[in-house]
Amino acid sequence: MSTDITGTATATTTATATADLADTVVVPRVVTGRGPATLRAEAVSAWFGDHKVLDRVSLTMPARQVTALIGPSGCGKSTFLRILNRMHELIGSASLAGRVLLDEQDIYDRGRRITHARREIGMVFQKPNPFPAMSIYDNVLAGLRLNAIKASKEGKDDLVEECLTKGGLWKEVKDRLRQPGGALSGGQQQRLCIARSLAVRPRVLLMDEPCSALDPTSTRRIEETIAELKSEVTIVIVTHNMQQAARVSDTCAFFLASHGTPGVIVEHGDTEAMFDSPQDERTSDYVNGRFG
Ligand SMILES: Nc1ncnc2c1ncn2[C@@H]1O[C@H](COP(=O)(O)OP(=O)(O)OP(=O)(O)O)[C@@H](O)[C@H]1O
Repeated sequence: MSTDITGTATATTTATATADLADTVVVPRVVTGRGPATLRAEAVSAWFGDHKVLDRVSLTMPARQVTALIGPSGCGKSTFLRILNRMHELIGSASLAGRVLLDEQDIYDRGRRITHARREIGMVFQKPNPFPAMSIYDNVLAGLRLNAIKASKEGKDDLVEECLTKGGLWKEVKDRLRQPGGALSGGQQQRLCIARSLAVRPRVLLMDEPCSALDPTSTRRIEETIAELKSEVTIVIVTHNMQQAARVSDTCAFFLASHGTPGVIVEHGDTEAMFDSPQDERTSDYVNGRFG
Protein backbone atom coordinates (compact mmCIF):
# COMPACT_ATOMS: atom_id res chain seq x y z
CA MET A 1 0.00 0.00 0.00
CA SER A 2 1.14 3.53 -0.59
CA THR A 3 2.69 5.25 2.36
CA ASP A 4 1.88 8.75 1.28
CA ILE A 5 1.32 9.74 4.85
CA THR A 6 2.23 13.32 4.29
CA GLY A 7 -1.15 13.91 2.73
CA THR A 8 -1.35 16.51 0.05
CA ALA A 9 -1.84 20.18 0.36
CA THR A 10 -3.90 22.32 -1.91
CA ALA A 11 -2.84 25.92 -2.01
CA THR A 12 -5.45 28.44 -1.07
CA THR A 13 -3.26 31.42 -1.65
CA THR A 14 -4.14 34.82 -0.37
CA ALA A 15 -5.62 36.80 -3.22
CA THR A 16 -3.14 39.59 -2.74
CA ALA A 17 -0.24 37.67 -4.22
CA THR A 18 1.22 39.67 -7.07
CA ALA A 19 3.45 38.30 -9.79
CA ASP A 20 6.66 39.17 -7.98
CA LEU A 21 5.39 37.81 -4.67
CA ALA A 22 4.14 34.56 -6.15
CA ASP A 23 7.30 32.69 -5.21
CA THR A 24 7.49 33.99 -1.68
CA VAL A 25 4.07 33.38 -0.20
CA VAL A 26 4.48 32.76 3.51
CA VAL A 27 3.56 29.17 4.26
CA PRO A 28 1.33 29.62 7.31
CA ARG A 29 -0.98 31.84 5.26
CA VAL A 30 -0.97 29.41 2.39
CA VAL A 31 -1.89 26.31 4.32
CA THR A 32 -4.74 27.42 6.44
CA GLY A 33 -6.45 24.66 8.35
CA ARG A 34 -9.94 25.22 9.65
CA GLY A 35 -9.32 23.64 13.02
CA PRO A 36 -10.32 20.28 14.44
CA ALA A 37 -13.34 18.62 12.85
CA THR A 38 -15.80 15.97 13.96
CA LEU A 39 -15.50 12.80 11.96
CA ARG A 40 -18.54 10.57 11.67
CA ALA A 41 -18.74 7.12 10.14
CA GLU A 42 -22.20 5.98 9.14
CA ALA A 43 -22.95 2.31 8.50
CA VAL A 44 -19.50 1.60 7.12
CA SER A 45 -18.98 -1.90 5.72
CA ALA A 46 -15.77 -3.10 4.08
CA TRP A 47 -14.64 -5.99 1.92
CA PHE A 48 -11.43 -7.42 0.54
CA GLY A 49 -12.71 -9.26 -2.52
CA ASP A 50 -15.75 -11.13 -1.22
CA HIS A 51 -14.40 -11.27 2.34
CA LYS A 52 -16.49 -8.87 4.40
CA VAL A 53 -14.40 -7.48 7.26
CA LEU A 54 -16.59 -4.69 8.68
CA ASP A 55 -20.37 -4.64 9.03
CA ARG A 56 -22.28 -1.38 9.25
CA VAL A 57 -19.97 0.36 11.69
CA SER A 58 -21.17 3.76 12.90
CA LEU A 59 -19.07 5.98 15.13
CA THR A 60 -18.77 9.67 15.91
CA MET A 61 -15.25 10.89 16.67
CA PRO A 62 -15.77 14.31 18.24
CA ALA A 63 -13.60 17.33 17.49
CA ARG A 64 -10.87 18.12 20.03
CA GLN A 65 -11.05 14.65 21.50
CA VAL A 66 -8.95 11.53 21.29
CA THR A 67 -10.93 8.47 20.23
CA ALA A 68 -9.27 5.08 20.77
CA LEU A 69 -10.16 2.06 18.63
CA ILE A 70 -9.51 -1.14 20.55
CA GLY A 71 -10.17 -4.82 19.90
CA PRO A 72 -8.46 -8.12 19.16
CA SER A 73 -6.25 -8.66 16.15
CA GLY A 74 -8.09 -8.95 12.83
CA CYS A 75 -11.35 -7.28 13.91
CA GLY A 76 -10.97 -4.50 11.33
CA LYS A 77 -9.59 -1.53 13.30
CA SER A 78 -6.90 -0.64 10.78
CA THR A 79 -9.27 -1.17 7.88
CA PHE A 80 -11.75 1.19 9.54
CA LEU A 81 -8.98 3.75 10.12
CA ARG A 82 -7.87 3.58 6.49
CA ILE A 83 -11.44 4.11 5.35
CA LEU A 84 -11.48 7.34 7.36
CA ASN A 85 -8.97 8.98 5.03
CA ARG A 86 -9.64 7.10 1.80
CA MET A 87 -6.62 4.84 1.94
CA HIS A 88 -8.69 1.65 1.82
CA GLU A 89 -9.58 2.26 -1.80
CA LEU A 90 -5.90 2.08 -2.77
CA ILE A 91 -6.00 -1.69 -2.32
CA GLY A 92 -7.05 -3.38 -5.55
CA SER A 93 -9.49 -5.88 -4.05
CA ALA A 94 -10.98 -3.45 -1.52
CA SER A 95 -14.50 -2.04 -1.53
CA LEU A 96 -16.73 -0.32 0.97
CA ALA A 97 -20.22 0.94 1.70
CA GLY A 98 -21.48 3.67 3.99
CA ARG A 99 -20.47 7.28 4.54
CA VAL A 100 -17.68 9.17 6.26
CA LEU A 101 -18.54 12.74 7.18
CA LEU A 102 -15.98 15.38 8.05
CA ASP A 103 -18.01 18.11 9.74
CA GLU A 104 -21.02 16.76 7.82
CA GLN A 105 -19.26 16.78 4.41
CA ASP A 106 -19.03 13.31 2.90
CA ILE A 107 -15.36 12.70 2.08
CA TYR A 108 -16.47 10.13 -0.52
CA ASP A 109 -18.73 12.55 -2.42
CA ARG A 110 -18.06 12.31 -6.13
CA GLY A 111 -17.14 15.96 -6.36
CA ARG A 112 -14.48 15.73 -3.64
CA ARG A 113 -10.92 14.93 -4.48
CA ILE A 114 -9.11 12.13 -2.70
CA THR A 115 -6.15 14.48 -2.15
CA HIS A 116 -8.39 16.86 -0.26
CA ALA A 117 -9.46 14.13 2.17
CA ARG A 118 -5.84 13.13 2.70
CA ARG A 119 -4.79 16.68 3.51
CA GLU A 120 -7.65 17.21 5.95
CA ILE A 121 -7.23 13.79 7.54
CA GLY A 122 -3.59 12.85 8.13
CA MET A 123 -2.17 9.48 9.07
CA VAL A 124 0.70 8.31 11.26
CA PHE A 125 1.67 4.66 10.89
CA GLN A 126 2.84 1.92 13.21
CA LYS A 127 6.38 2.01 11.89
CA PRO A 128 7.96 5.45 11.73
CA ASN A 129 8.61 6.21 8.08
CA PRO A 130 10.47 9.48 7.61
CA PHE A 131 12.37 9.89 4.34
CA PRO A 132 15.65 8.57 5.78
CA ALA A 133 18.14 10.44 3.61
CA MET A 134 16.19 13.71 3.67
CA SER A 135 17.06 16.28 6.34
CA ILE A 136 14.87 16.69 9.40
CA TYR A 137 13.95 20.14 8.10
CA ASP A 138 12.95 18.88 4.66
CA ASN A 139 11.06 15.93 6.12
CA VAL A 140 8.74 18.33 7.92
CA LEU A 141 8.10 20.22 4.70
CA ALA A 142 7.71 17.14 2.51
CA GLY A 143 3.92 17.41 2.31
CA LEU A 144 4.18 20.97 1.05
CA ARG A 145 6.88 20.11 -1.44
CA LEU A 146 4.84 17.26 -2.88
CA ASN A 147 2.20 19.82 -3.74
CA ALA A 148 4.56 22.42 -5.13
CA ILE A 149 3.54 25.01 -2.56
CA LYS A 150 6.16 27.71 -2.61
CA ALA A 151 7.24 29.50 0.48
CA SER A 152 9.69 32.08 1.66
CA LYS A 153 12.67 30.89 3.68
CA GLU A 154 11.22 32.63 6.73
CA GLY A 155 7.83 31.01 6.27
CA LYS A 156 9.41 27.58 6.02
CA ASP A 157 11.60 28.15 9.05
CA ASP A 158 8.58 29.22 11.10
CA LEU A 159 6.52 26.25 9.99
CA VAL A 160 9.31 23.76 10.70
CA GLU A 161 9.78 25.15 14.21
CA GLU A 162 6.04 25.22 14.88
CA CYS A 163 5.44 21.65 13.73
CA LEU A 164 8.48 20.21 15.47
CA THR A 165 7.44 22.00 18.65
CA LYS A 166 3.94 20.56 18.40
CA GLY A 167 5.42 17.16 17.65
CA GLY A 168 7.45 17.44 20.86
CA LEU A 169 10.77 17.25 19.01
CA TRP A 170 11.99 20.82 18.56
CA LYS A 171 14.26 21.03 21.60
CA GLU A 172 16.00 17.80 20.67
CA VAL A 173 16.69 18.65 17.04
CA LYS A 174 16.82 22.42 16.72
CA ASP A 175 20.61 22.41 16.39
CA ARG A 176 20.74 19.65 13.82
CA LEU A 177 17.91 20.32 11.42
CA ARG A 178 20.11 19.54 8.41
CA GLN A 179 20.91 16.03 9.59
CA PRO A 180 19.05 13.15 7.94
CA GLY A 181 15.73 12.03 9.40
CA GLY A 182 17.02 8.47 9.38
CA ALA A 183 19.68 9.38 11.96
CA LEU A 184 17.07 9.93 14.67
CA SER A 185 15.99 7.29 17.20
CA GLY A 186 12.76 5.36 16.53
CA GLY A 187 10.77 7.51 18.94
CA GLN A 188 12.20 10.72 17.49
CA GLN A 189 11.42 9.49 13.98
CA GLN A 190 7.82 8.89 14.99
CA ARG A 191 7.58 12.42 16.40
CA LEU A 192 9.12 13.70 13.15
CA CYS A 193 6.37 11.88 11.26
CA ILE A 194 3.78 13.55 13.48
CA ALA A 195 5.41 16.94 12.76
CA ARG A 196 5.36 16.15 9.03
CA SER A 197 1.66 15.31 9.18
CA LEU A 198 0.92 18.55 11.01
CA ALA A 199 2.63 20.74 8.41
CA VAL A 200 -0.34 20.51 6.04
CA ARG A 201 -2.70 21.51 8.87
CA PRO A 202 -4.89 18.41 9.05
CA ARG A 203 -8.19 18.66 10.88
CA VAL A 204 -8.00 15.04 11.99
CA LEU A 205 -4.96 12.89 12.71
CA LEU A 206 -5.28 9.12 12.46
CA MET A 207 -2.69 7.06 14.32
CA ASP A 208 -2.34 3.33 13.70
CA GLU A 209 -0.56 1.82 16.71
CA PRO A 210 1.95 4.69 16.72
CA CYS A 211 3.87 3.39 19.73
CA SER A 212 3.97 -0.33 19.05
CA ALA A 213 7.55 -0.16 17.72
CA LEU A 214 8.76 2.13 20.52
CA ASP A 215 10.31 1.76 23.96
CA PRO A 216 8.42 2.93 27.09
CA THR A 217 10.16 6.32 27.26
CA SER A 218 9.43 7.13 23.61
CA THR A 219 5.89 5.88 24.11
CA ARG A 220 5.43 8.29 26.99
CA ARG A 221 6.71 11.19 24.85
CA ILE A 222 4.25 10.33 22.07
CA GLU A 223 1.42 10.11 24.60
CA GLU A 224 2.36 13.55 25.94
CA THR A 225 2.39 14.85 22.37
CA ILE A 226 -1.08 13.42 21.76
CA ALA A 227 -2.38 15.15 24.89
CA GLU A 228 -0.90 18.46 23.76
CA LEU A 229 -2.22 18.16 20.21
CA LYS A 230 -5.82 17.32 20.84
CA SER A 231 -6.96 20.92 21.19
CA GLU A 232 -5.71 21.53 17.64
CA VAL A 233 -6.52 18.34 15.81
CA THR A 234 -9.04 15.58 16.35
CA ILE A 235 -7.19 12.33 17.02
CA VAL A 236 -8.24 8.75 16.32
CA ILE A 237 -5.79 6.13 17.55
CA VAL A 238 -5.68 2.35 17.15
CA THR A 239 -3.96 0.71 20.08
CA HIS A 240 -3.54 -2.77 21.51
CA ASN A 241 -2.33 -1.31 24.76
CA MET A 242 -5.26 -0.94 27.16
CA GLN A 243 -3.29 1.25 29.56
CA GLN A 244 -2.48 3.53 26.67
CA ALA A 245 -6.11 3.70 25.58
CA ALA A 246 -7.08 4.57 29.15
CA ARG A 247 -4.33 7.20 29.45
CA VAL A 248 -4.75 9.05 26.16
CA SER A 249 -8.32 8.75 25.01
CA ASP A 250 -11.54 10.55 25.89
CA THR A 251 -13.78 8.11 24.09
CA CYS A 252 -13.23 4.54 23.12
CA ALA A 253 -14.76 2.04 20.67
CA PHE A 254 -14.44 -1.71 21.13
CA PHE A 255 -14.37 -3.68 17.85
CA LEU A 256 -14.96 -7.41 17.67
CA ALA A 257 -15.17 -9.97 14.86
CA SER A 258 -16.29 -13.17 16.49
CA HIS A 259 -16.04 -16.58 14.81
CA GLY A 260 -15.14 -15.25 11.38
CA THR A 261 -18.01 -12.76 11.21
CA PRO A 262 -17.21 -9.19 10.04
CA GLY A 263 -16.05 -6.69 12.63
CA VAL A 264 -18.62 -4.62 14.49
CA ILE A 265 -18.49 -2.13 17.33
CA VAL A 266 -19.70 -3.92 20.44
CA GLU A 267 -19.57 -0.86 22.69
CA HIS A 268 -18.38 2.69 22.57
CA GLY A 269 -18.48 5.73 24.81
CA ASP A 270 -16.58 7.60 27.48
CA THR A 271 -13.25 5.84 28.06
CA GLU A 272 -13.38 5.95 31.84
CA ALA A 273 -16.86 4.44 31.86
CA MET A 274 -15.88 1.76 29.35
CA PHE A 275 -12.96 0.69 31.49
CA ASP A 276 -14.63 1.06 34.90
CA SER A 277 -18.12 -0.19 34.16
CA PRO A 278 -18.45 -1.69 30.68
CA GLN A 279 -22.00 -2.50 29.63
CA ASP A 280 -21.15 -5.58 27.61
CA GLU A 281 -19.50 -8.63 29.12
CA ARG A 282 -17.25 -9.02 26.06
CA THR A 283 -15.92 -5.49 26.58
CA SER A 284 -15.29 -6.26 30.22
CA ASP A 285 -13.40 -9.43 29.29
CA TYR A 286 -11.30 -7.61 26.71
CA VAL A 287 -10.35 -4.52 28.72
CA ASN A 288 -9.48 -6.74 31.66
CA GLY A 289 -7.19 -8.89 29.51
CA ARG A 290 -9.32 -12.03 29.58
CA PHE A 291 -9.06 -12.47 25.80
CA GLY A 292 -7.41 -10.97 22.71
N1 LIG B 1 -4.81 -5.91 2.14
C1 LIG B 1 -5.63 -6.86 2.58
N2 LIG B 1 -6.07 -7.83 1.75
C2 LIG B 1 -6.91 -8.80 2.16
N3 LIG B 1 -7.37 -8.89 3.43
C3 LIG B 1 -6.97 -7.96 4.31
C4 LIG B 1 -6.08 -6.89 3.94
N4 LIG B 1 -5.86 -6.13 5.02
C5 LIG B 1 -6.56 -6.68 6.03
N5 LIG B 1 -7.23 -7.77 5.61
C6 LIG B 1 -8.12 -8.61 6.41
O1 LIG B 1 -9.13 -7.78 6.97
C7 LIG B 1 -9.43 -8.17 8.31
C8 LIG B 1 -9.26 -6.99 9.22
O2 LIG B 1 -7.88 -6.62 9.24
P1 LIG B 1 -7.36 -5.33 10.00
O3 LIG B 1 -5.90 -5.21 9.71
O4 LIG B 1 -8.21 -4.19 9.65
O5 LIG B 1 -7.61 -5.74 11.51
P2 LIG B 1 -7.01 -5.10 12.83
O6 LIG B 1 -8.09 -5.14 13.83
O7 LIG B 1 -6.43 -3.78 12.53
O8 LIG B 1 -5.87 -6.14 13.19
P3 LIG B 1 -4.50 -5.88 13.99
O9 LIG B 1 -4.90 -5.43 15.35
O10 LIG B 1 -3.84 -7.23 14.00
O11 LIG B 1 -3.71 -4.86 13.22
C9 LIG B 1 -8.52 -9.35 8.62
O12 LIG B 1 -9.24 -10.54 8.40
C10 LIG B 1 -7.41 -9.20 7.62
O13 LIG B 1 -6.84 -10.45 7.29
